[in-house]
Amino acid sequence: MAGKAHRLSGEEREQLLPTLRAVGWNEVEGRDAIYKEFHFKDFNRAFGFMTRVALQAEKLDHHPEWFNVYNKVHITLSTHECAGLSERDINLASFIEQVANTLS
Ligand SMILES: C[C@H](O)[C@H](O)[C@H]1CNC2=NC(N)=NC(=O)C2=N1
Repeated sequence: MAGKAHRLSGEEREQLLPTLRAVGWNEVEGRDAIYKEFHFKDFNRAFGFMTRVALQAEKLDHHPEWFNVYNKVHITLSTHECAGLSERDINLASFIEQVANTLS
């Protein structure tokens, strides 16, 4: 990934977070991260979603923290390198939304 990640400034957050909040991403309490729960029709859909996200995460060298049971996938995004939210998390969240919208 090109360049060092920086934690989003207040101004950047005001600009970037509302779109994600509107589709169900919330800020995690006590940690600079965002979180969303996804529900699919069945495990096949959930795992198909995870596979597509995993391949993109590997490409971006930016990986989600996630939990799956059957048709549920819970995702937390944060950038370890800067110990908080960076533009990488926003980009990955947008990609995740695109994938979820084609599968749910
Ligand atoms: C060495 C490797 O490039 C780094 O550890 C990458 C991998 N995936 C990552 N994923 C996330 N979410 N944050 C990071 O800071 C990060 N860093």
